[in-house]
Amino acid sequence: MTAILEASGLNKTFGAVTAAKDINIAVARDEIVGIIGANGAGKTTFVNMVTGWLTPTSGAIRFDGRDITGLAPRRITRLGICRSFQVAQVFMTATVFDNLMIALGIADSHGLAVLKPLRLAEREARADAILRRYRIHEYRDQVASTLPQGIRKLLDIAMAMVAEPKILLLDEPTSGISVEEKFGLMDIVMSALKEDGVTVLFVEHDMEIVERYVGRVLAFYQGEIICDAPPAQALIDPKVIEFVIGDEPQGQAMRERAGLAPAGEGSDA
Ligand SMILES: Nc1ncnc2c1ncn2[C@@H]1O[C@H](COP(=O)(O)OP(=O)(O)OP(=O)(O)O)[C@@H](O)[C@H]1O
Repeated sequence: MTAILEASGLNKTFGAVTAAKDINIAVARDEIVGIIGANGAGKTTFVNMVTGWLTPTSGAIRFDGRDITGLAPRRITRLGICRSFQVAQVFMTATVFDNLMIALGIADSHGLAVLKPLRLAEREARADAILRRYRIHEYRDQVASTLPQGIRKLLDIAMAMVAEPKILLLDEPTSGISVEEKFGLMDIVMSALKEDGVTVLFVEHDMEIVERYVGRVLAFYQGEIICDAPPAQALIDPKVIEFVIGDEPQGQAMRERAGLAPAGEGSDA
């Protein structure tokens, strides 16, 4: 496997708290990886170290064969690792189209993956193409603050993609999205990212999303990876069920399926 992202012996401590403990992983190009774990398990710490927001206490991170440990976030973004946050980072008073134009302008001025500065007409054409790819073109002239949550999320991810990253890290892409909308949104996002050949790592608490969209699960517990396996295997792993899924909304169903609880034992509330 040619790894696009490798972490070796990664540790992070905050005083007495160990937020990452001896993390060793290699992610291949085009992989879709789901990062799961209860609150405080170390998911964000891991994402923050990969994106340069935190410097590991020890260990190394390699991206595309190059050591990126401790580089500044902007530098890492320029190399090709972008992220999108749980709360959409869009300009609320600007239209959808203008948000994309701003993101393209920033990418150009920072010399991100786009090789030469785009002329205005080219930039506009590119913004329209991205809006079509993420199926939000019909909202083109709508102000971001008036958008439904799911559309705002799509806009946010589309904006993260203007820099043409090789790796995209997403933080709970369906958080705050209705149950009816979540699969529709993920279908759009995942097919667009697949077309672009992007490697995706995303933090997710919704096990239905994990099961449906990821090829590999990294389960965190107390800063350690306790399971690294495809979802069919990871989601019936007793340790994952005990330390990760138990408290999640679909916990009871998952326990029953793994034979760890009798059917209809009760709700998870
Ligand atoms: N800046 C910090 N200073 C001190 N402790 C921190 C800091 N950031 C994280 N921690 C601690 O590190 C541990 C891991 O936190 P982290 O935010 O990575 O977990 P998480 O899995 O992302 O949780 P959540 O799902 O709630 O976002 C927790 O015990 C947390 O309190």
